[in-house]
Amino acid sequence: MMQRKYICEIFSGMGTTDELFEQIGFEENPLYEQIIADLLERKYSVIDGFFASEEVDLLRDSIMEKYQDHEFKKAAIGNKTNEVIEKSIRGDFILWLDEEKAGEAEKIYFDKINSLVSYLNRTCFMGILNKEFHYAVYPEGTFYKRHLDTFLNDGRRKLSMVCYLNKENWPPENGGELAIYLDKNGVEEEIAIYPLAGRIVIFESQELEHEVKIVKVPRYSITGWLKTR
Ligand SMILES: O=C(O)CCC(=O)C(=O)O
Ligand SMILES: [Fe+2]
Repeated sequence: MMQRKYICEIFSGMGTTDELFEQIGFEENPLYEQIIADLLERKYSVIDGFFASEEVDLLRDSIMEKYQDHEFKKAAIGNKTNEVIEKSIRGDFILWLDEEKAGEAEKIYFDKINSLVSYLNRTCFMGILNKEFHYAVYPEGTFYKRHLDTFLNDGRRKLSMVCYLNKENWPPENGGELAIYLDKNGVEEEIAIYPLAGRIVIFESQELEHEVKIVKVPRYSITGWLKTR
């Protein structure tokens, strides 16, 4: 990520990103630019309303239906191919998504994510060739202890991305906030991000430790990783 400015400068003969985009006939997307600027500045980005409420409703119907049909399994630690179940670390239930078999709701999800990924690849030369996503349900009383997403396994994960599918109203008493731990000149700072409907959080998988605090009301989301291979 840090190379963006330099690469743009090299390709455009010390010009700005704007000039480069103009030369290659590329349309700048302000929302995606905001995400990139946030990631460069502080390693995470929070975008409210990334998914519209009708889109969240469709995705929530889909996750609830699949959860009720017992398609979910207890989440493990590790990645898709290297799993260990450890209840004292995380208590959520997950269902991996298969883009090839996406239903109406999941198609909406993948369309938006693919558009963002292609923008990142074209403008930041990020080389994201692979993605993995799962639905997650945190029943009441569950949590995910502080961790790094590369934990035990996967150095190819570059960006972690979480999209929340809860109902509109999520008061702080519901708990379940995502805590992100930042290093501010050697002093730790904790940021609390509540899982509001349609909100997405993107952060650098290898850099930021984070945690899901204990939830008091079932919590619904899609978590995914953008990977280099
Ligand atoms: O649901 C969240 O807010 C974060 C989930 C998470 O950290 C993970 O699944 O690795
Ligand atoms: Fe995580």
